[in-house]
Amino acid sequence: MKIDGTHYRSLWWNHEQNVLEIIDQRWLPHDFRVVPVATMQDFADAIYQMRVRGAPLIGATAAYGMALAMAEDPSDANMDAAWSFLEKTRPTAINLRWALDRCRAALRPLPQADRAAAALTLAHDIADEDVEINRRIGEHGLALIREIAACKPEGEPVRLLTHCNAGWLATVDWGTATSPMYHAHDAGVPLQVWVDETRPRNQGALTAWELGKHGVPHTYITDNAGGHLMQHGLVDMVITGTDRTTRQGDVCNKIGTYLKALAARDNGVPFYVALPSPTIDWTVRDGVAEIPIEERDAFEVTHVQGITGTGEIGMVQVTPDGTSGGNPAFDVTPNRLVTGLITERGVCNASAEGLASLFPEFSKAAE
Ligand SMILES: CSC[C@H]1O[C@H](OP(=O)(O)O)[C@H](O)[C@@H]1O
Repeated sequence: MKIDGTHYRSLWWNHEQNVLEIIDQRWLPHDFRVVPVATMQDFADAIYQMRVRGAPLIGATAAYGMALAMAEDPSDANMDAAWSFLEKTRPTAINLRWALDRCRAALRPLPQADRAAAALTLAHDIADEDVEINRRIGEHGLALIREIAACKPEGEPVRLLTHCNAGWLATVDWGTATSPMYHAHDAGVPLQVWVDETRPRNQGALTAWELGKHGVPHTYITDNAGGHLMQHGLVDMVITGTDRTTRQGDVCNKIGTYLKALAARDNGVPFYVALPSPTIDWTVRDGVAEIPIEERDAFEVTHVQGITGTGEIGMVQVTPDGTSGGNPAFDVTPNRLVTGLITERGVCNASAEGLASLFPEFSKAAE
């Protein structure tokens, strides 16, 4: 999307330097830093340290990591080593394994001499496909937003609430949950977006930064304010992203999503999830029982990052010395709390039947 009039993706291939470049999201929204990802350790660090983050972007990054591995050593052994090295960086977003599996399946049958070029081409394809998938999610989500707008007085904004950052920064472009917002804004549909801060890493600040750069009206709120806003009729729709959705429509997303879904159900607010098909894990049904939830460093909870009084980006400790922290990074919203799934092929119910109706080829293959 655009930053001060200039179009960016969240990652791109520098053809002169022959290296992947990323926006290092650890320093946003206060500092915009572009860095190369030149070694396998750089790729692992970029994913684990959340220099790149968001399920689709993690997958695209991993594909470029496999391309580097094939350029260094195209052997089967190195392919498997790269798969394992990158796959272990973060356990929850299925896109990481999806991308690595897709790369390995495509590269294994090839002569070793052809693998490096093929791997880089596949990484480019995965990145480009993500952009198109998210653009289509935006179109289908726009239709839902227009339905709400049609029931409002002329000019009154549609009030959306979103959790975490499922924006263009979490994908290669457009975002998933934000794509319908950008499409609606660009189509002239008035919006007001409630942006959850999303403790502990405050990815809501990334969403606020994105929406601000695009001119979408938004308000940054605490994670605990959403239920109150819904009780007072100030939210027309909740729309979030997902890191892994099961074949029956259970949605794993940033910690706190489940609580928003409970509040939405209690207040009759539609709760939609923007779901690109690579984020569907056809091998699991019960998300609560089967999806591994990443436990991140307690430091992320006991400390918070921001701009200090001297204008530097710094961390401050918010807890007493010696207080331990718990940091489960995701939770699972059971399908019964999800109004619908907005995919690149259309909107469906959060159910096995709903997903099978849009993706019969994948559903059948997983049986
Ligand atoms: C479009 S997927 C975005 C998804 O990923 C985020 O997790 P993280 O920032 O830890 O990578 C969050 O769950 C978002 O909804």
